[in-house]
Amino acid sequence: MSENTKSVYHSVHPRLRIGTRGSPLALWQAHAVQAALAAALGVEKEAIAVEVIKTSGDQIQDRALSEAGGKGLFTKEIEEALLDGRVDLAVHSAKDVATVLPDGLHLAGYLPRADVRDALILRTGAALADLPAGAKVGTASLRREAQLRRIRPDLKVELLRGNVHTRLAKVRDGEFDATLLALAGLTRLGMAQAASCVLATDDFLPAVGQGAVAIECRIADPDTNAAIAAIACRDTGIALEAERAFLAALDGSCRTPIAGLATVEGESVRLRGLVLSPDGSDAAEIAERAPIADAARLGADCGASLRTSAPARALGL
Ligand SMILES: NCc1[nH]cc(CCC(=O)O)c1CC(=O)O
Repeated sequence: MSENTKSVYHSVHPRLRIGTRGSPLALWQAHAVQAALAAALGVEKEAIAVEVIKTSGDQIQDRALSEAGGKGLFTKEIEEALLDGRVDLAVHSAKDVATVLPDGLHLAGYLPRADVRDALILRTGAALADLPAGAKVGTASLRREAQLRRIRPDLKVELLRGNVHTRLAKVRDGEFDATLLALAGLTRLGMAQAASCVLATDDFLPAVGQGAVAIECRIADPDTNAAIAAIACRDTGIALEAERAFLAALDGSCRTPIAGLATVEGESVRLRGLVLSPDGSDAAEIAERAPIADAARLGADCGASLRTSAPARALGL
């Protein structure tokens, strides 16, 4: 893009500011959005600021997030900064974004989705089958715990929180025999080689939004919305519309083991959803397809349908 266009951008467009958490994963994602926006707008990266905002979720390390107040913990302070006009866009792991956003904010787009699968990290061995009975697996995710106990009721699952480095260290040092992490997160941190194996989505369904980077902004901010539209991945947006409507219909608080994955295949979108009892002994699954224009309705219908299932009723959904 010419020098002329750049100066036009600077004169008509206020400098965009991205709000993000300060974890290495969050920073990687914010910088990916910064680079994509800079390329699309034809400006230097430095023309788009990255502002680190500390969230309540960053301060809680000793409890499962489901006990501490849920997903909103990682986004609350960043959303306040958006609403106050201190930042113009916020970058999140889509998985960590609550289904209901504060008034005036929306998810305006997503980067192209990375690998959605969960990775298994073993101290020794190469596959889930290599874990002996009674092996201790660490996770803070009710979804991973329930699915793991469903396939391997003989394992011990215990709380393991903290960032990716901490969790890997606890497996390496023998405090846990294994842990599960999103492959996308490991890859973004340059640590995909820590994965002993990757779990197929047929056996182990990811969290709604896993692998996707969501960009949130004020609804009433046409410039920022236009900038995000220029980098947004259409298929990821359609898949996330279906998945988030599914979660919303089940009111996926993080106390409920819920998994869901939508994929766009040509002009249709396919959604698979799963609700489990916490110990994995009971589960209800659904798989449906709809035209891409009906992605949100597909999600809502699948969620409503699973709501009547036994595990959902047991969880009071
Ligand atoms: N809940 C934390 C979180 N949020 C997003 C990711 C990974 C990246 C992604 O799924 O996009 C992770 C870590 C993990 O679950 O392993």
